Amino acid sequence: MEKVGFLGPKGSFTEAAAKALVPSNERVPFRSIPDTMDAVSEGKVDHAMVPMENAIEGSVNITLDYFIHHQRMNMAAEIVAPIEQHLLVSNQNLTSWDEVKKVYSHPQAIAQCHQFLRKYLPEAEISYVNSTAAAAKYIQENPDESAAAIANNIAADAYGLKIAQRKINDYENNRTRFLLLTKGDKPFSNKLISEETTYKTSMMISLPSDFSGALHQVLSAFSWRKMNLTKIESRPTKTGLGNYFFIIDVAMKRDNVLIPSVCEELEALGCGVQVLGSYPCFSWEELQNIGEKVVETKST
Ligand SMILES: O=C(O)C(=O)C[C@]1(C(=O)O)C=C[C@@H](O)C=C1
Repeated sequence: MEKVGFLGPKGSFTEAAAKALVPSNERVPFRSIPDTMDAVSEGKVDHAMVPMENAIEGSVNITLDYFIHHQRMNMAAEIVAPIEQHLLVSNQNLTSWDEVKKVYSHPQAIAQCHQFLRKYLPEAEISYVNSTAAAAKYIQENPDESAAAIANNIAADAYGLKIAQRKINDYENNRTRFLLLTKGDKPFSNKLISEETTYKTSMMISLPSDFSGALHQVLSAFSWRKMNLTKIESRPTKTGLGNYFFIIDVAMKRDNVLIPSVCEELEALGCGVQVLGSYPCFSWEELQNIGEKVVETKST
């Protein structure tokens, strides 16, 4: 059985994403996102499921930076999942949830609920932990502490906690984009892929030097080919202030014409270009539907 690593412990959003995309894989928890990625290169697991980007908070920088600077792998598949954050407490704190002195969660989750915290728990101390599930586990282990966790309903069930307040994320359509990373170029192939499956190709581009119109030239190489970009992100190269590279996601599968020719044009401009991966993209909702269809077909 193949193994997929995720940011644990059990009950994290990343585990839910792994379960939806590769349900037949054995799920192995790790303490951090870098540990999860290292586990792939060390051969402890076959894949790593990692969060890449959130609708409210933007990129998950630790994932992107660790991927670029320390652990390059194949981007094998994407899943976009809805994220509902709840305020979880032990039984003891249920009626007095608005008086808790401390709120534990992952920095991304805290950031998604800033307005809620400012409004209802302005005095509470924020304590950042490794994951939302780690926060829920902590509350289970310390039920008498005047504290709450921000985590999902799976964690509430897993750690026997009460949902004091539901859907506390500040904006409605909260979603996180997760990537399944693998070693080597083996394409993601399973029965989820159909004619309608859309693909993305992620590229890393560095500019030759800081001259006027450099980024404009890069973008026009994509634009005149009518290549649709779904994301452009700049991250520091970590070599000095003002030095950046760009991650560009193109809404297409790696082909033999457009992708090679855009790379050639960019290289001719003096840019560094690397294709990081080309992968099928799924939404949580479509995977649930496919799951149901598979069950239906089996039972008839
Ligand atoms: O803490 C978790 O449960 C995670 O899986 C991590 C993570 C993230 O880093 O973005 C995943 C999804 C949510 O956006 C919040 C937290």
